[in-house]
Order: sequence, then structure tokens, then C-alpha cells
Amino acid sequence: MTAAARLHVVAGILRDAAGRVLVTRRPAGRHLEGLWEFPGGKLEPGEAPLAGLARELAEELGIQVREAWPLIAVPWDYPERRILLDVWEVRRHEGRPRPREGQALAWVRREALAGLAMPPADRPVLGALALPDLYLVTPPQLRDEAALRAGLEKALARGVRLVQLRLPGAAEATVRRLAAAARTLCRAAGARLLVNGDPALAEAVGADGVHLSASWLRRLEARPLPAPQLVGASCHDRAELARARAIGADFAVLSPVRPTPSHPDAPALGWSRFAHLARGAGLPVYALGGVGPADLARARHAGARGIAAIRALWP
Ligand SMILES: Nc1nc2c([nH]c(=O)n2[C@@H]2O[C@H](COP(=O)(O)OP(=O)(O)OP(=O)(O)O)[C@@H](O)[C@H]2O)c(=O)[nH]1
Ligand SMILES: [Mg+2]
Repeated sequence: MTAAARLHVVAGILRDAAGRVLVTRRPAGRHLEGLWEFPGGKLEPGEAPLAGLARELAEELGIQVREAWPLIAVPWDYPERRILLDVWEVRRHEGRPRPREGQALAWVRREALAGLAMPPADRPVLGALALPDLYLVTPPQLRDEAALRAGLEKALARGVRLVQLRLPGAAEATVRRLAAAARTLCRAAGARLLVNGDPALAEAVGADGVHLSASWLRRLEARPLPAPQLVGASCHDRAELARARAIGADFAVLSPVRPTPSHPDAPALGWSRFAHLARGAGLPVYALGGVGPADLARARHAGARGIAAIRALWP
């Protein structure tokens, strides 16, 4: 069966002023009855996803969607049906959500969603929601511990919550020393630290996970570290994204979106190619390569989970 044969389901993430997320409970007598879900439903034939989302949320909640961007599209096979769960974050809407179909409705803190009984297809959606918008990658030539501390402290103070320590060509002792320093700072700020390279080394230094280079990604048959440790992967094309999803990576970084001084010869994807690849990836994708925080809205409309950067995020 091809992707086109899947039942295309659109669902929306709505937040209240306190940042809590809206979930509704599937009524008795329907598929997966009694489970909590994100409001939404099946697309009608020929309907565009955003139009379908607006229709479903008007029908179920009585609200008007004004702006939304894609979060993640999860292909999922239930024994009785195959779906593409296409989840959007609603940025702006009008009206206060009311249960128009007799369904129970609850606003839940993002951290508490994992404790709800939700359909299994929603697991990757919770993973995407738990990731931050910005992903800092440390500068490749960095070897000095004081410089690392100074840069990291500033970046963390500015709100960075996910950091990749990337030290290409560094000796293992250097990786261990710098990772220990970075780990202390990241922990104190509530940020997660991933180490680029060998998963065993990332685990040994007490990082929160590993970031796989494309060559590590090629070598692995399965996810190298169990959850809740994070596994990220560097990807440049559709095949690498498919591999990242196949081994169960938590997210991918897709590059280069734009030409960068560090990789002047690598052909840039551009936003439309990025959007095309990110859309079908089935896992959260960060945009990397000549992008910065100023590109966040554009990246999110193109289906990115967020932006990853060295220069634009390193103070
Ligand atoms: N809306 C929504 N549907 C989900 C989620 N997760 C998930 O697996 N689904 C599945 O996607 C499909 C949603 O379509 P729907 O809401 O129109 O469900 P339905 O078949 O009960 O509707 P119907 O009674 O009108 O035919 C169902 O199979 C549902 O189990 C989710 O978070 N939100
Ligand atoms: Mg529905």
C-alpha cells in the first residue's frame, strides 16, 4: 500500500494562556474509544490539510483557525486501519474551544501528556512537543574549556535548551573534559546535552544522548541508546532521513538549507526542498545551514521542528 492509500488524519495542538495543551476524549463506540487525543479527524477527498484542520476544529470545538504550522506527520498502522496522523500547531485562532460533540475536554501541561491514555500514534507527537525550537551546535574548532563555558553560559541564559557538543577530530580525553564541563552547565539550566559521535562515549560522559553524524547513522542498525536518552541524526537527503526514522532516532537535522561559509560547496536545499523532505520524514526535523533564530517562523511553516545553528546561536 502506498502513502496515498493511508487515511489522512489532521489534528491540532491548541494551547491556553498558561501553555497547557488541549486534549479531547474519544467517545464510546468509535475507533480507540475512551482514549485522549488531539482534536481533529479525517480529511475529506481533495481537501487540503490546513483546510481540513480548520473544518474539523470548527465542527468539534467551534473555533476558527487563523494560523497553523505543521508539527509532525506520523504514518501509523493500526490492525484495522492505516493512518497518516498529520499534526499541526495552531498559532492563532478565534473563539474559545467548547465540546460540540459531547466529548470530554481537558487542558493538560505538556509534561503531563505522557501520563494520559493516548493512541500509540501520538507517542512521536509527544516527542516532537518535548523538543525545543532552537538547537545549538558548538563551533568545530572549540577546544578551550573556559571559552566553552563562557559561550555556553550566555547561550543558556538566552534560552537555548538543547546543545550538541561537536568536536570533530578531537582526542577522546578532550571530548571527556569538555563534555563534563558542558554537562554541569546544561544540567543547571535544565538544558539537554548531546555529544556528537560515538554513542558509547556520549553515554560514558553522562550526556543526555548522542548526535549521530551521517557516517554513524549509516553504521547503525538500531537506535544506539534507549529513551529517555535522545538520539539525533545529521541528514542531507531523503535516504538519510528514512534511515534516521528506521533506527528510531528522536529527531533529524537536515542541511544545508542555505549555502554556508563552513560548507561553501555543498548544494543548498532551499526552503521548498526542505519542506518537501521534512514533510515526509515522519520524525521532527531541524533546519541547519545559514539559518538562525530570525528564520524560526519561516522554518516552522516549512515543517521544521526548529532551527539548528552554530554561528547564529553561539554568542
Ligand atoms: N483526531 C485524532 N485522531 C487520532 C489521533 N491519534 C490517532 O491515532 N488518531 C486516529 O485517527 C483517526 C481519526 O479520525 P476521526 O477523528 O474522524 O475518527 P473516527 O473514525 O472516530 O470518526 P468518525 O466516527 O466520524 O468516522 C482515528 O482512527 C483515530 O483513532 C489524535 O491524536 N487525534
Ligand atoms: Mg475526530
